[in-house]
Amino acid sequence: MVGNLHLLKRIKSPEDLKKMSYNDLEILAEEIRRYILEVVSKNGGHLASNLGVVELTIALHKVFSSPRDKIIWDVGHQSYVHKLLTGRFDEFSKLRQYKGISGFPKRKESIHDIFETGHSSTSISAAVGFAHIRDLTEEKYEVIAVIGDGALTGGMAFEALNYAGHVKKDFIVILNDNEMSISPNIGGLSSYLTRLRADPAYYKLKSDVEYILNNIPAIGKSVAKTIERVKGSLKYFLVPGMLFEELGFKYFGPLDGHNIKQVVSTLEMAKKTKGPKIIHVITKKGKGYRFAEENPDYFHGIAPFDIDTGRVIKPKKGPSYSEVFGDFLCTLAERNDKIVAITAAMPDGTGLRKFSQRFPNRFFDVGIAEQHAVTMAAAMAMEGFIPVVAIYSTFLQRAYDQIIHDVCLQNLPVIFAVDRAGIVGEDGETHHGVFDLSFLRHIPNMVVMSPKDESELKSMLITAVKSSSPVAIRYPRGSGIGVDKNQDINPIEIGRGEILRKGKDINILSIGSMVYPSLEAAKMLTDHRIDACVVNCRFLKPIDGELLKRLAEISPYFITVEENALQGGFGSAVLEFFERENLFDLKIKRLGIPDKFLLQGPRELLLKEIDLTPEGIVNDVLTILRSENFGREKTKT
Ligand SMILES: Cc1ncc(C[n+]2csc(CCOP(=O)(O)OP(=O)(O)O)c2C)c(N)n1
Ligand SMILES: CC(=O)[C@@H](O)[C@H](O)COP(=O)(O)O
Ligand SMILES: [Mg+2]
Repeated sequence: MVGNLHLLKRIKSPEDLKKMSYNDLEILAEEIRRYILEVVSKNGGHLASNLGVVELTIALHKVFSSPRDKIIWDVGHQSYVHKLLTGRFDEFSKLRQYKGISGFPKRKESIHDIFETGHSSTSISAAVGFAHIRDLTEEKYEVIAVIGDGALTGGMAFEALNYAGHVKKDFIVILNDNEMSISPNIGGLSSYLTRLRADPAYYKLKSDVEYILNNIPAIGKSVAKTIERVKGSLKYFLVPGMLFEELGFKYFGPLDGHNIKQVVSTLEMAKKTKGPKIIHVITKKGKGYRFAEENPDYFHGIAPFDIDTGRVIKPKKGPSYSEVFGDFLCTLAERNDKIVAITAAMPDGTGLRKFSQRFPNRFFDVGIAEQHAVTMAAAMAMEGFIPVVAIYSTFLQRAYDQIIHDVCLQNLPVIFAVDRAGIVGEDGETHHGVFDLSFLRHIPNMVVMSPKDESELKSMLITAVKSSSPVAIRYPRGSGIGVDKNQDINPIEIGRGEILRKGKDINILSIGSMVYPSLEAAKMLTDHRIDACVVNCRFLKPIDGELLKRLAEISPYFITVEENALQGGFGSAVLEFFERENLFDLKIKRLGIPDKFLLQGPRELLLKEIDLTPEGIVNDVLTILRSENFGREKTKT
């Protein structure tokens, strides 16, 4: 049981916490930790990141007046404490659940959620935008971007820092440094932050040296000049946060992010300081829950778990698509030393952890830098290597131009392992990967495919490795029917679909995760005496035109089924194909994701909501055939 939450329950808005003593704030922090642990252990969620920002969030709401002052949470996965302090205690038990509150900031949910996030590294740009308009309209409020050390590795964050230092707007960047992205953070900036976390002697050294230099008696012009030069170069080594200072920010820190008093007083000081400020706060990811402190990457985003043991309650049935992908890539890499793998800060999520251990020289974690990952892969391909870039569908959106401009335009054989394609579940609308078929298929030279199951994923990977052009393979979160151990894994002819079930009444064309539900629908249709043909198209591009034409000769009725936005996706490709072929007498219905952002919830439930289920397919088949007066008596139920 969660125990007494008497202080937390009293907080209806941040104003309530402003009146509390520091002693009570410490107790409040403890209650918040306990409650977050309790809810996330049941619902799953981003536990470690939230446990790390409890005191920081309390301090922010003590010093600033939300929503007048605008607090922007980068990525937003660490906004649970903020939610609890801004009047959402009652709804919090439904965190990440269907129709419950989101795991990310949502404007519809609260006036305190100023800017929606989910993808990384946007907060500083948003903050500068607010600051510009505030000044233009002569309003008075503070703007605060809270960004993690991981999110700071993203290109957008650098672009925004560069710009913000230039325009010198009054606003604050809180750099929440826990030395972790999802996995340990990487890169030069991360090493720089590590140096900044230096021991207190560092400060002493700085002030001592400054004192000595300032007190050397002036003995002639040239000596004075030399001293100035020495001071100038020493400051690079001695002034904390010099990099940020040079960019135009006033740097505060590093400070202990779990010391509410210290954070509050620094925030107060920053508030009084003009221009852009950066406050470097050191926190511990997973703070207060032993298992999360010891294993913050595992508890970054966790499924429901047992609090006492830290173990996930429903362990996965079998390996996920990501694991099958990662394992099989290792097998292929054993045989082919040209294969290299790239991740943008997600070695575990993408299944590349084993690859990184077996082939450390051929594995590259670039940080949260999808654009950089793709262009880097282009150059590697140019040098005769076979780069495999594994990125979640939703984050690949970041690298759209790089895919076109650096990879496809030069027709380079980069393999895109597009993970988490389709509905991802509880992370909700920022994370569903439902646009990739649409944004990849119109790019010249690109081959786009999607496997119906894990065995086919392996076949597609072999196919991709042999390809001389860019290839994208998209596959869903979690697992499918599993790998068929008896099945030989062979390459697939590019652009060839397969008929899985012959039928003369209607053609159900499906791709990827929708192939098995289509087969199921065809089985159900036999009860209506409808004989449906089911095709696993496998390739969105090039689409199997020959097969489509043959099918059109058997039946003019088509249903396309895809777990992707209807606009511009697989169904659209089929329509366009028939239009190109001047085959206008066909009846084609497309099933997929409608033109709206889907909310959070279990994938099965969300699919049901939009009728992307075997039953939904059956209903559509019946509607089409009935409206066509097709075999009237046959379709009677
Ligand atoms: C563009 C983009 N790429 C990848 C991710 C996946 N992701 C979510 S949180 C995270 C790590 C963030 O680290 P940090 O900002 O330091 O936050 P922490 O969890 O350590 O508090 C990553 C890689 C994302 N949300 N957005
Ligand atoms: C916040 C974020 O973007 C990631 O942590 C994401 O939630 C991971 O998703 P998976 O759980 O599907 O790996
Ligand atoms: Mg971090």
